[in-house]
This record gives sequence, C-alpha cells and structure tokens, in this order.
Amino acid sequence: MEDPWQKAYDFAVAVARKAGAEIRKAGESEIRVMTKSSTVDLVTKTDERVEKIIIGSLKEEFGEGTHCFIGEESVAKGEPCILTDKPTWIIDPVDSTTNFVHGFPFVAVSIAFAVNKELEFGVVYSCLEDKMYKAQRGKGAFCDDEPIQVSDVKDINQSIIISEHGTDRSPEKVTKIFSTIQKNLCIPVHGLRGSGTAATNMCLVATGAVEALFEIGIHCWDIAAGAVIVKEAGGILLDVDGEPFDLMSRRMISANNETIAKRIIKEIEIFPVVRDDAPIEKK
Ligand SMILES: O=P([O-])([O-])O[C@@H]1[C@@H](O)[C@H](O)[C@@H](O)[C@H](O)[C@@H]1O
Ligand SMILES: [Mg+2]
Repeated sequence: MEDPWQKAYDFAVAVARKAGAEIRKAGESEIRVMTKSSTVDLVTKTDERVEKIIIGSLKEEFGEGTHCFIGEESVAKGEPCILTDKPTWIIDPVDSTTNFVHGFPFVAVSIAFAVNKELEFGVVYSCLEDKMYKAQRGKGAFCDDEPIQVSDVKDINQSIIISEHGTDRSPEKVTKIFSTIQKNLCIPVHGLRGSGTAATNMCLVATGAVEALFEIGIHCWDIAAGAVIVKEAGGILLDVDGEPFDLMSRRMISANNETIAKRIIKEIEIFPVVRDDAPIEKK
C-alpha cells in the first residue's frame, strides 16, 4: 500500500536541503546575535528567516487549514506549542544556533511530521557536513540514502555517550548536570562527546558512532525528527526516569538498547523543567 505521507516526506527532504543551503550562505556574512530565554539562548535573523521559508513552503504545498505547525521561532513569538491529532510539522530551522554563530561545524535543519500524535517521519539535514539523515516510520533510517543502524554494544564500559549542557545556567541545574556527567564518566565509559546539536547528536546514536544521548531541557523541535531516525535505526527512546518517552516533556534519553539506557538512567540527577505544551503563563 502506498504511504499516504510519501509526498510530504519527499517534500520535507527537499525543503530541508534548501533551508540548509540558506544557512550555509548566511554563515558567510556577519551574523547579528540576539537572545531569548537567557543570555546564552541565542537567535539570529537566519533562524527566523529559514523557519519562514520552511513553513511558507509547506503551507503553500499542503494548505494552511489542514496541517499544523510547531516551529522553534514561531513558538518563541507566542504561537502555541500543542500537539493535536491533526497532521503537524515540528521544525527547528537552525539546530544549534550557538554552533551557527560560532562557526562550530555542526548545524542541522530538523523537520518532523506527526499524525494522531504519532511521528510519521523525520529529516535532519546536517548542512555544514552536507549529510542528509532521514527516516519514515517502519521503513528504516538512512544517511545520504545508505541504511544506518545503531551500535550493538551492550556493555556500558565499552560505550561513548553524549550529554549537552543546555541554556539554563542557574547554578543548581548546572551542578546537577555536571554531577550526572561525572557519575556517568566514572562508570566508566570510553568517553563523552557532544556536537552541540540535539538533532545531530541523535543521528550519531542512529549511525552507531555513540551509544546514547541524554538531555533535560531540550525542546520537541530539537528531537522530534531525530526520534524517528533513532527508532528506525533500531534504537530506543525513554524519559530520563525510565518511563515511556514523551515528546513534550523536555526530557529524553535515546540509546542503542535498553541495557545501555537503563544503566545511564541510574546516574541521572533529574531537575524540573516546564513542559513544552504547558500553558504560556507557566513558562
Ligand atoms: O536552541 P537550538 O540551538 O536550536 O537547540 C539547542 C539544542 O540542540 C542543544 O542540544 C541544547 O543543548 C540547547 O539547549 C538547544 O536547545
Ligand atoms: Mg534546537
């Protein structure tokens, strides 16, 4: 049977490529940096422009009324961040903006699509490396059209794991983040890494370059596309307390298997974050 979302998927891949070209071009000129939730939560005109290009193209192709959109910069400007049963696009135009601003060579366009709250496909275009990661539910995961697979390591002592530091620099949270990192490092694991972008980090789990990634404080647009790619590459997603993964909770561990995930979870010091779909007055 033909996939009802095939056309949307192919279109998403093309739009991600076009958006990535815009980001590469914008990186050649001077970048004016603005801030959002904190002085280290950066945004640029490129984030806003690229999001407009992506959402504009999708609206033109699929109609405004039937499809919904959750985009990082639209939400920052007050648009709702609620996942309903309607076909919904979840977009991070520039992940990570910090890397983009500093010329650190990992910047991704992340586009996911959900229907009935289930993720149907995800596209992550790592535009400075020119790598296209993509996956449709039930059809495997690919990088530049080559199938990708998570690693088969089951022994945590043989693993590399990723954790990022987020953009909340309150001392209590930073203390918990570093305590978690220290405890995981001392398991011991072979190493800790991080590309600075959650979307790309998830693709590194999917290719087997690392065994796991965890972060508290990420947003749905950072991880929605990567979630499909990790799952389709044979990996798993969980909440950081071992409960089922919840896209809107801002807490996520993705790993090659449950043994690795559960071992890391034992060391995670959880701190509270406000859900992506919380009412605006709570944010
Ligand atoms: O804001 P942005 O640069 O698109 O996305 C970033 C993520 O990819 C990164 O993993 C996380 O640590 C940051 O807090 C931020 O959410
Ligand atoms: Mg992001």
